[in-house]
Amino acid sequence: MLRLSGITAGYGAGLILRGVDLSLPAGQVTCLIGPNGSGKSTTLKTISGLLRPQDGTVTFRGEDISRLSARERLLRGIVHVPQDRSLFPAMTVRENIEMGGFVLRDRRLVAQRWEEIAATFRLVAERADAHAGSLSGGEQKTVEIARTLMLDPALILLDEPSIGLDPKSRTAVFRNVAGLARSGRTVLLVEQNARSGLAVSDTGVVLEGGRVALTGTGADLLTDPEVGRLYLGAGTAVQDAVPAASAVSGD
Ligand SMILES: Nc1ncnc2c1ncn2[C@@H]1O[C@H](COP(=O)(O)OP(=O)(O)OP(=O)(O)O)[C@@H](O)[C@H]1O
Repeated sequence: MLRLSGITAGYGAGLILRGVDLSLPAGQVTCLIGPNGSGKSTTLKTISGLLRPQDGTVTFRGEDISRLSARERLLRGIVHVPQDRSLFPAMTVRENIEMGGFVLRDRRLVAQRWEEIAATFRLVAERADAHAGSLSGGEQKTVEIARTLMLDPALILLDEPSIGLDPKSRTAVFRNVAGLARSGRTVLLVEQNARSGLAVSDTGVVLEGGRVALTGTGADLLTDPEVGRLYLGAGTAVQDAVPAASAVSGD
């Protein structure tokens, strides 16, 4: 689905990514963990086109997209949900969701996708006319995730979706992540709550110093003593999360 090969990137003279190689299998959730400043968010930016790599290639469905703009990548189905809250607080939930389709020219398609999203996310249907700013942090994150579906994305990049949320909201967010994969999307998740992130992921990737240090199944990384010592100590309890999308069958 997506492959990063030898990605070198940074801000100005400062190099952050130092040759990142990463493959995302279609329809799976991959969780990127690692210390603060290791380049997790920077990796997402090189995929969505917010940052151009100095070297290396980003290949999406067999096409080299390294030189494409963020808008061109959006149109190919790559959607990025940043860490910071990104809803327009004075607009309604429905208006915010519809804004997710701003690159679409077809108003009928926007209306049809709105109906599909409202049918999938009960919160969106129930709070359609509420101002986004009146929702809790967890509810806003759910709306942000729901909004990605306006572009029927193939690849969804989620930057720390559970940060700052209470345990119940975190569980809801991770359930939504699993739901995205069940509906056929590919998800790359960056998570400080590494336990919960890995528990919901098919694959885990550890980024250290701008390079991939370790890759394994989410379950393997959860039980790796070294990963446990370095990254899982202060995480959220596993039972807060839901099982990896591929382990959830038939519902
Ligand atoms: N716009 C920017 N301009 C300059 N430096 C930046 C910018 N964004 C990030 N950095 C720096 O790049 C480094 C990597 O940041 P990045 O956000 O990718 O790390 P991260 O692994 O996501 O860490 P965190 O968990 O703290 O978010 C950090 O040292 C950060 O200060």
